[in-house]
Amino acid sequence: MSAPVHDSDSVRQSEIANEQRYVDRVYTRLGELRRSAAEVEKGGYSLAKAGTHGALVERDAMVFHAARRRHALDAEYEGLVFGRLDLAPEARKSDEYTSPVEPAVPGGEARYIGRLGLRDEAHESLVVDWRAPAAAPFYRATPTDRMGVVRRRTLRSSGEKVLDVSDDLLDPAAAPDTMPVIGDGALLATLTRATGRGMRDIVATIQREQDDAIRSPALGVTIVRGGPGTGKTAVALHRAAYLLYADRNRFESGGVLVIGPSEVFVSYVSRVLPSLGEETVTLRSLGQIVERVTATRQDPTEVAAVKGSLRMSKVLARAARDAAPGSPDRFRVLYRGQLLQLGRRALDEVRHAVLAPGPKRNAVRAKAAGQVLDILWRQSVELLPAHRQQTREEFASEIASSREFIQFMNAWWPILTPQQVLGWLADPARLRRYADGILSRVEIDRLAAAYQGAEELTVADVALLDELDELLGSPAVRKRRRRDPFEVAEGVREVTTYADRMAAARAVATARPEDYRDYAHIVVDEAQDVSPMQWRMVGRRGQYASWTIVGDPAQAAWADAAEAARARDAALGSRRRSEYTLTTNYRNAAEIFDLAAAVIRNAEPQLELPTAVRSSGILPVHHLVVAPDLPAMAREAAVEVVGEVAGTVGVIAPMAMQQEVAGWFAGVDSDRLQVVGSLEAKGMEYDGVIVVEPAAIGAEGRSGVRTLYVALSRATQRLVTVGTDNSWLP
Ligand SMILES: Nc1ncnc2c1ncn2[C@@H]1O[C@H](COP(=O)(O)OP(=O)(O)OP(=O)(O)O)[C@@H](O)[C@H]1O
Repeated sequence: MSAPVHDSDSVRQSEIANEQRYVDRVYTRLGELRRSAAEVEKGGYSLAKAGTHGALVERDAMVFHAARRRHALDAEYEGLVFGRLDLAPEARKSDEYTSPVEPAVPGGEARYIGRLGLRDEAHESLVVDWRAPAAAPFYRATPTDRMGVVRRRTLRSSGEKVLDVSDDLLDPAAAPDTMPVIGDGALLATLTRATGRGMRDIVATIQREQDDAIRSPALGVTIVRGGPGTGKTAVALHRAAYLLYADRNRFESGGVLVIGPSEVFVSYVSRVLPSLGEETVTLRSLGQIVERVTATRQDPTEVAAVKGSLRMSKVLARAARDAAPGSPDRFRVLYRGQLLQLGRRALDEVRHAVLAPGPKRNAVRAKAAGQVLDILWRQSVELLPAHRQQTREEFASEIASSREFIQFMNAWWPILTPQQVLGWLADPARLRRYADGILSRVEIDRLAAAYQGAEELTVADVALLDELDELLGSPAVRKRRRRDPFEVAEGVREVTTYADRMAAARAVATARPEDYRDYAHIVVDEAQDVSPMQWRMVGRRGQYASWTIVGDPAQAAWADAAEAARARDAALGSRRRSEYTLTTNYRNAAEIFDLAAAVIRNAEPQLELPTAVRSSGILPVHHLVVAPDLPAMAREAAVEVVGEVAGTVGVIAPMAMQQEVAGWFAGVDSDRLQVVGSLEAKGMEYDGVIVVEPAAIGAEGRSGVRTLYVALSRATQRLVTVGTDNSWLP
């Protein structure tokens, strides 16, 4: 027995109208709740008139919570309600989630799912937050494990207007004859929509294997693997939102840090969490993890491989113990007519002795000074008759305050910044000393050359700065007073405008001390590309954290997988691991993924690759040209693709040609076009992609073929390659 499917246009329109009525009711309620939050804030003000300290504290708490609630209600909820479950009578929960709408299944329940939970005046559930357990069947129910769901409906809206509905009938036997079933699933419809500048949330169409990973318990380490386009990034971001919902106290106060590979990527995904109503998550690229440093430039792969290697921690440890450039090679002082002095050997011995146990160099400056003074004092005792000698303390206080000694200490043991010490690596003689026996000759030359020509920091340098910060210790800084969010002027505690209230509510939720390191949860996306040195940097921010690690080893630009795994394991410690694998590629048309898959299979036949769900009937196009024709052909191809697709178009160039290729497109007028280097293409998605010189990308370092695999798997609809060499074609 199966329920009839009433998929005629009039039935569809009448179902859309029904849902619109419900959605209108939800927005009306949202308006009421906003107004009442505003009244609570006003109520907070009147408490101030009571004037007592207790009343003021209570007022602040009240204003804060009301402002925050209002902020949540005010987020721009595109498609606030996106799902409806029609449940069989036996699945009906106690009264907790009774919704006020007539069930489509007699005796059952209609349950609406949305971006936030709302109740009506009678406290009945109008909308269930997508993260609540009661919403789980929306994502998890299948025809074989229905979880009481008879029909699952997805609503597509624009603002407050319902545009369409799309149903999955999971239990035809339980569906009454009168139950309309519209369309054939929302997923495919969603996947064919144009790609915009920013990534979309997938909250309305999360698939079951993704939901498993999103709702995985917050303990230990959740590892999510999957090939290109399987939704790993989407899962990582929705998981951050889920954790905040599941344990807001813990994760909002401790903080959730989401790390992505590049700035381009971070800006691409930055809208997803706000669209889910979460604004307190800290989103950073690997070049922005260290406070007050932002690096976006990538090193050539061979240089990045050296900078990222664990061996650099030994090289830097040696650097951090070395004498500063221009450091004096002796200290002499005339004391009571006697010359007291330390030569270079003695000074080096003191430096080694003080630094050998491994303290932070900047923190033991006083200790080093003390040891120098000890030696000088002993000399004074030997050289002077007893009646002219002083005690150690008297001697030290006299010499230590002398101008010569202060000048000597400033030159011999200056407070060093990580940037200064990193700069020492540009001196080949120093670098050879630090790297002797650790790096190869070729690596040393490569590194020295990279630092000699360097004008700005690269992404890989940031992890080295963090390592040096650990070795040097930061000089003591005066702690900035944490600003009271309700203080609008010195000593005046008031919340004046709406904007102030919002800013204050957000500030309270997100304020962290500078160089905050105690995150409650860290999400690492594109984890396969985190170098060993970067794992050390990231690990320092999450000593007490639980983790979500998302990646695809087959896309790794990192050549030494074993070294990266060691560093990762050291960062994660013995925390319990739970692993999830995603198997469906939602991004690429099958014709595009087939090519990418053939390329990687040639190199690594044992890999398990995902299956692409959608076919477009359009095969990738390859242009083989002679070098002088490359720019014109690439431009022509890009202009054509811009005309063919509605969304964004990416031009992916070999890292070494990135600037040059960007120049070719200087005159092309389209805000839908973006030129990126092969490594920047990580995690990105475009409707159309032009890969320039694929053979050169495939030859980028030892992992070039994996980088090419990434480049070939960025397009949803059109893939064109333009190159002077087609030997890469499978
Ligand atoms: N359940 C879903 N419903 C709708 N769209 C989805 C779903 N899962 C993934 N997508 C879409 O598929 C595309 C790929 O997702 P995402 O970028 O998260 O994949 P990824 O695994 O991180 O890819 P890569 O490893 O190639 O960077 C995105 O456009 C995403 O919105």
